[in-house]
Amino acid sequence: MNEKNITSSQPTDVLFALTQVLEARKASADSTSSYVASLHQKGLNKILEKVGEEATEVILAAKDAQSSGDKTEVIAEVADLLFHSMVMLSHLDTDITPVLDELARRFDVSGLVEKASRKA
Ligand SMILES: N=c1c2ncn([C@@H]3O[C@H](COP(=O)(O)OP(=O)(O)OP(=O)(O)O)[C@@H](O)[C@H]3O)c2ncn1[C@@H]1O[C@H](COP(=O)(O)O)[C@@H](O)[C@H]1O
Repeated sequence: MNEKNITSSQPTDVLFALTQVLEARKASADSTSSYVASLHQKGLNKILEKVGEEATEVILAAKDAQSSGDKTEVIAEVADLLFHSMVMLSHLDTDITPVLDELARRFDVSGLVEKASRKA
């Protein structure tokens, strides 16, 4: 792969499929059978509470992974964080596509160079 040619940001298959499911669930009123619909019904504050909880769980699981060498839990927690972040984006009427666009825009620009350009 030519790293310099990364310009498009189509979500991977699973992110694309999940984005579509999340969009469909937002329109669904059935919060008894859908966890995502229940989050939308509870509102942004509940979704943000979950994002915060999952971020904390990622930190704890990463520390455990470092000491035990077992990365199973940290992988599951990062998936939970990404999932709840995607629900948050959906609640705000957007999705992960512009996030991937932003990563593509930043691709191959050193973080240190970018930081220096902000100070100029
Ligand atoms: N990827 C996920 C996914 N990842 C995590 N979760 C749920 O997120 C919740 C995380 O909860 P916690 O670990 O905090 O545990 P909890 O104690 O149950 O949570 P709370 O009671 O505090 O809300 C669990 O209920 C998980 O099942 C997910 N729920 C749904 N999806 C996807 O979303 C789709 C739609 O889901 P539904 O809307 O439920 O049909 C599914 O088909 C999946 O593809």
